[in-house]
Amino acid sequence: MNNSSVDASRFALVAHDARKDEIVEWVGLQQSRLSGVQIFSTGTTGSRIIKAFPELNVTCLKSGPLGGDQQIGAMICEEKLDALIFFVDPLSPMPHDVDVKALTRLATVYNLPMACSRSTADLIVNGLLDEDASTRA
Ligand SMILES: O=C(CO)COP(=O)(O)O
Repeated sequence: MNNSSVDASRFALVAHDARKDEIVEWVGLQQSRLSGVQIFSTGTTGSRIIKAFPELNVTCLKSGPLGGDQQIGAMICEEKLDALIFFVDPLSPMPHDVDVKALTRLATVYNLPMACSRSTADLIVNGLLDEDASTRA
């Protein structure tokens, strides 16, 4: 994995509906640092980010309930991601809850930096900027 700088990183950005405004706002706050990052998003989250920040490098996958979470999980297994920023809605039942659990489980299995909140997302961005901060293989 290439964790040497945030410019070379590949981030997955995902948010449930209740938190999509929040992830778009967070991307806005981190926009300059994310400008060199290759971003992969589930369909609706990615569309929202592209609409707000067309200059960012965003690849849209399937929508989460239609398999987007599993596509991101496959990227984690193949070590094609450096971080997962996943703003989960902990207050609503999800029809694809098994996919959500599988995704966060794989991030843990592969020791992938994962953030489910703004504060930890900031820490990941800050940590990946610091070459010496990474302890991943
Ligand atoms: O459901 C999601 C993650 O579990 C997000 O999917 P969308 O970005 O397509 O809404």
